[in-house]
Order: sequence, then structure tokens, then C-alpha cells
Amino acid sequence: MAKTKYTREDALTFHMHPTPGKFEVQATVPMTTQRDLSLAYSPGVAVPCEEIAAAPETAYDYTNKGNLVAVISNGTAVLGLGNLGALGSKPVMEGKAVLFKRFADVNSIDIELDTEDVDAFCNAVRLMGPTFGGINLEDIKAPECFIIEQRLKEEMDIPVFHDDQHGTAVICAAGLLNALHLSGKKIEDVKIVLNGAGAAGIACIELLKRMGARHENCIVADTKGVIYQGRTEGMNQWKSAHAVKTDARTLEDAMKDADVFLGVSAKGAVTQAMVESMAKDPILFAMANPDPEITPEDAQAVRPDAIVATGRSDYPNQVNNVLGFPYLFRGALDIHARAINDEMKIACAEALAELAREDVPDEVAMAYGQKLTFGRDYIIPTPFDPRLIYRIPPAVAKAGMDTGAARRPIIDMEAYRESLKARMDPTASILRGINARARAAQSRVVFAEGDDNRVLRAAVAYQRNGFGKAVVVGRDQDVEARLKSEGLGDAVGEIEVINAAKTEHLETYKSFLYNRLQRSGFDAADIHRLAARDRHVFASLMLAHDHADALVTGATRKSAHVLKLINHVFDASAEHGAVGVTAVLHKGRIVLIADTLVHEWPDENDLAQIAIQGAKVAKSLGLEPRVAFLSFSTFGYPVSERAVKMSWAPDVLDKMNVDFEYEGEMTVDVALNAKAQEAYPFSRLTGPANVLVVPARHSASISVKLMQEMAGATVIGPILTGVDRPIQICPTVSSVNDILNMALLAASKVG
Ligand SMILES: NC(=O)C1=CN([C@@H]2O[C@H](COP(=O)(O)OP(=O)(O)OC[C@H]3O[C@@H](n4cnc5c(N)ncnc54)[C@H](OP(=O)(O)O)[C@@H]3O)[C@@H](O)[C@H]2O)C=CC1
Ligand SMILES: CC(=O)C(=O)O
Ligand SMILES: [Mg+2]
Repeated sequence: MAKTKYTREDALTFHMHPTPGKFEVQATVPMTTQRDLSLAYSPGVAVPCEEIAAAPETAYDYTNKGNLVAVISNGTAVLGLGNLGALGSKPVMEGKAVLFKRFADVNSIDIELDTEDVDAFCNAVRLMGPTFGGINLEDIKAPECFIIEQRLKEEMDIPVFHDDQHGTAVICAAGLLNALHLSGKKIEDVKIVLNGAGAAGIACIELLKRMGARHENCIVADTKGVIYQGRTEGMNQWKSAHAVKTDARTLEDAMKDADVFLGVSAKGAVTQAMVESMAKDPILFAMANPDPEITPEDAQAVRPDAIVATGRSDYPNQVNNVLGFPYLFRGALDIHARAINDEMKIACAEALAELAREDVPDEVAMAYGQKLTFGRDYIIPTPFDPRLIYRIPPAVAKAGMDTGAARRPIIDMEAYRESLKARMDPTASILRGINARARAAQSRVVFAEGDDNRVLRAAVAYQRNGFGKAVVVGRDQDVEARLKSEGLGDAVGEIEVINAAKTEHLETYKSFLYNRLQRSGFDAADIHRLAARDRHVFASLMLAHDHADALVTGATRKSAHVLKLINHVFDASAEHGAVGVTAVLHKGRIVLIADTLVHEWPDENDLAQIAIQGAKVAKSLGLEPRVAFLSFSTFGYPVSERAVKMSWAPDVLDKMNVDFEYEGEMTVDVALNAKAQEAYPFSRLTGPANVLVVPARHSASISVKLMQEMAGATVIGPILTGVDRPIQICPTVSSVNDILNMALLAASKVG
């Protein structure tokens, strides 16, 4: 798996834009009219206040409590970076909050408490209990974290869960169950060495012991070495509980003949010599963040038989609590749990382990750009597995119900599973799918406009993110100056720059172009000008000669003009079946609008062709296409001469035996709204449309831009489809990210 490359500047820019930090708060009720105001606030708000005061459990009905979790830290053990203080921990806590939302649709807010005093900390958290449905404690160092969690659990009536302890323990247990399964060893027989006797370490070893690991087979070590019976230095009661009778004094001693190494300590704590001394088929979970105790490369260099996991997303086998806390809380919140108990944790671990052993569906493989099969490099589900949301919380909720932790049991588990599926935003997995496919394709993408700083930044990002090779068309000195002015001087040697006038292939390109255009009024001088001076034509020629795999252009000139130039080299016109399809992503929905680029005023045959290309793009994005032909009338009313072609287009498709749903003509609300569709029971659409074929390019442009400007929708495209080679034409207003997205579409051959 390629390592994701980013610079310190990338990390800072990510956190600074579009606004400082990683999330904002949004209202879920209308706040427009005087009436809204009187209901949301005084006087209407008094009614739920009184109800809750009389019956506290109704807070789950009238407030956001039931789906709100606080991520609370004092910053004393921020990842493996040590004590960075409360404020220094805020980026991590904001990060956990957005992970809650992204993976389990749990609303979450970060709270950083500026105290290392256990009493002050506990008081603050306890007092804010009414606000939340659960408390996720994070990055608080041991041993204070044990006291804090224990006390808050006793004092509060909502789940209090220290993620570094139990989240880590649950994922570690899930991964270990599967790793042992693969190496044919049993938990009760294996010799386990744990390095790091803090929050994560103590919880991991305790859970593994509960699951069958034998006390005398487990050696725990910390900065002072092995925790043996009788040791006095650097001890506390939680460490003492795991002290064993042993002659081993150092980690090195302990690792000899060990079957399992678990690291929740610090970067580089393990050497290759230690790994070499382990038993046959060793298992190493080097979980320190952001850098592991030993890298998988280093471990496997000396022990190719090792199964290795880390806490990072850029290696196989990510054993990270991100796989646990979102789903544990989802399940706990949905039963209005009083606590997250051991049974709920074990159910979570077992459900995760079981999921990894199952066949990975194609949609997951597509999202990862590779087939994942249970084995040494896939012992635990990947964090973006869309099955997690409907497989893990039900297991947690059921265990909570079975053990009396539920205040409100779930009656219909099947309906619950369905409701969990509906929580997830499908657009995220689509974007991820494009990313992963581009990464797997490793395409050489030519960026035609090397004289534009946005394009250069996108090209650098494309290559540095490991998607493949970026080639820019431009003059070396100009590109160098531009990169330097963007603070990307170090990218000068990385990116290949091709100067059209100087390339060795110019004569070949010119003769190819002359052959195509000699009977269209172009003479030799025109051909030279086009091939050597026009970067759109030149870049197209590179693509036509397989000197690149994909092309991105259009950021500096109007799309229609660029398309005309590309047509000198490729058959990318309406007559040849080219179509522009734009993806509009908004509020968890995605619709494709076509034709947004090529056909000015399509007739019914063109419209059928546009539908076919639109459906093709939908399928390549993992959607089941449902095409609607749009108009301002629905099934013949009101009658209009201009709209009639939209009702003829389905007739054209009827004769073509296509394999997707289509219907029309209809207005856009009927197309998109299941309720509105009920008025037309004869309609062949089985649900809201996701491909909208519009009557003309002007209506396409108006719809897309209106959504973008008024609703703030994310727009990807127009995706040029129906052309032999992957070419994408960006709108001139594109940002760096838009251009990068277009490059990824081209690279992954969507369209
Ligand atoms: N992958 C994942 O999901 C997770 C990973 N982690 C990682 O685990 C690590 C520990 O986190 P946490 O338990 O919260 O922190 P704590 O501060 O509570 O505990 C750290 C423990 O590690 C020990 N330690 C530190 N450096 C070394 C070293 N070089 N050799 C041996 N022992 C060492 C400390 O020893 P002593 O007691 O002597 O000070 C202490 O016992 C961090 O790197 C963190 O990122 C944590 C949670 C989840
Ligand atoms: C993953 C995590 O919680 C940590 O490293 O602290
Ligand atoms: Mg943590």
C-alpha cells in the first residue's frame, strides 16, 4: 500500500481552510420566520423545558442529547506526543469529533479542560453531564485516566468511555483474534509482550486476559523495563496487577520467543534484533501514533513470517480505535445506554473480527482500489468499510440490552439495521471510490496548462499523494518560477515538464494532425502552430500517442473553446457521441446532470444517447442508474411544443433495450421526490432519479450553477464521456481541489 505523503504545510493548510478548524454547528430546524423564532426560542421553548423538568428521560425526545457526545481531554497524553496541554490537544479532539460524525453520524463536540487536577477535571465533566448522551475521554495520561474514568462512571448516568483504554483494547482484541486464527495459535497458549503500561496498554492486557490470555504468559514493560514481581520503581496499582515472576528485565529479554508483541508506547521502541528473536509466525501490533514502535518494512525485513499491524492508515492492518468508538457509541446511544460495559466491548471486538473474515463486497474493493481478502495483510476491517455502520452498532446494542444497560431497548433489530444504513452519506464513498481507483490506476496524467498556478498545485498534489505521475506542459523556467512563488520550490525536480516546442515527438504529432485536418482547411503552417504552440492540442496529441494515460485541461479557457481544440485530435463532438455529465453532491445526495458540455440543443435521439452515457457514469460511480428526462411538464401536462422531445426520448430508448430505468418527461421535483412520484403510479422509476437529462445546455448550466451558488452544493465535472481516451475539461473557475478531482476522474477513467 502506498504511503500517503504530505508536508507540514499540507497539514496546516488542511486545518486552516475553508475555515480554521474542522467543523461547524448547523441548525436542523427552520429559523426563518417570526413563528420559527417563537417556537425555537421564547416563548415556545418553554414547553419542552417544562416537559423535561417533569420527566427527564424526555430530553432524548426534545433535545439533541441523545445523539451528542463530548470528546474531552486535558492534553496530557496526546497521541504518542506526550503532554501538549489542553489547547495543544484541540486538533486531535476536533478530529475525533468529525470521525464520530463521518463514521457513525454521532454529533460530537470537543472540550479541552485546562487542568491536570483529577478532582477539578471530574467536577467539570460531571457538571456538564445533562448536555450529552455520552462522554468520550481522550488522551489523558495514566494513571490519572483510570481514576477519572472510574469516578465519572460511578457519578454519571450516561456512558463514560476512555477511548485510549477501551477503544484501543477492543480493536486490538479484534485484530488479535484474527491474527491468532491465521497463525493457528490459541489465545490461552501464546506468550504476549506488551510495551507501554499506560491508558491503552493496561486496558488492552486486561481485555485480553478476560478473553482467555493467561496472566503468567503476559509480560508488560514500560520506560523502566519489564514489570516484574517486586519491582518498585515507576510503579502504580494498575501496573502491579500485571507484574509477573520473570528473570526478564528489559524489553529485549522479554521479546525472546514471544508469540505476540503489542506496542502502545512510543516511536521506535522496538529493534529489528528484538523482532528477530520472537517465536515462529510472530504477531506484532505496533500501535503507537503517529509513528509505530517499528515499521512493517523493518519488522518484515527480518521476519517475513510476521503479521504486522500499526495504528496508521497508510499501512495494511490499521489497528486504531477509530474502528471502535464511533460504533460503540452509536449502539450505546441508540439504546439510551447508562454505560458501555465489558459485554458491549467484547461484542464489538467479535463483530469486527467476524466482519474481517467475511468476503469483502465489490463496493468495498472498489473504494479501496484493490481486492481485500482475509489474510496476513487484512486481519481487521478497513475504516471506510460501509458495512461497519450497520454491523457493529447492532451487536453493541444487543449486548447492552442483554446485560441491562439499555434504558430503551430496540424492538425491531432489522428495522434498526436499515435505519443505520440510511445514516451514511453515500457521496463520501463515491469520492473515496474515485480516489482509490485513481490510486490503483497509477496513471500518467498530462496537465496541459503549466502556466497556471492552480494547475501546478493540483499536479504536485496528484503526484505527491501517490496517485501516479504528473506531467505538465509548459516552459521549464516559467514552471519553476511559478512553483517557487507558490512555496513549492521543492517540487521543481519532482514534476516532469514538457515544452511543446522542444519535444522530440513534435514531427510525429504534426504528421498525425496534418492527416486529420488537411481536408478541413488547415495547411502545414497552421498545423505547426497548433501542435507546437497550443497546449490543449499538444497535450491531446501526447494522449493520442500514448505518451500519457489521461488529460486534464480547461482551467484557463472557456470549455467550449477547449473542446473545439481537443476535437482537432479526438472525435469528441456531439456527432461522435460525446456527452458532458456533471455530478452535483448535496446533503448526502448525488445527482448527475447531462448534457452539461457538448450538446447545445439535443433532439430526442441525442437525448437517448445522453441518457446512456449518464447511466454509464452513474454505474462507474457505483450508483444504480435511474434516469429522468426533465421538463417543466410531467407526462404531457402542461402541453408544450418545446417539451415534447423530452417525452419522445424514452420512446427512443424503448427500442434500444437498455439495462437501466428511465422515464419522462417530468418536472425536477417529481424526478427527485419519492412522495411526488406517488401521484404517477404508472411511472417506471422505482425511486428518485439520480441521472437528470435536461432539455438543453443552458438549462444544464443554470441548474448546476444555481445549486452551487444557492445551496453550496459540491460540483464535480463536467465529466467528458463518450470519447475514446480519458480527457477532462475543468471549468475556468476551478479551485486547486476541483482540478485535482478532475485529474482523479480522468486517471480513474470515470466516463
Ligand atoms: N492505535 C491506537 O488506536 C492507539 C494508539 N495509542 C498510542 O499508544 C501510545 C500510548 O498512549 P496512552 O496509553 O494513551 O499513553 P500513556 O501516557 O497513558 O501511557 C504511555 C505508556 O507508554 C510507556 N512508554 C512511553 N515510552 C516508552 C518507551 N520508549 N518504551 C517503553 N514504554 C514506554 C509509558 O511508560 P511509563 O509508565 O514508564 O511512563 C506508559 O506506560 C501512544 O503512542 C498512543 O498514540 C493510544 C491509543 C489508541
Ligand atoms: C488513536 C488514538 O486515540 C491515539 O493514538 O491516542
Ligand atoms: Mg487517543
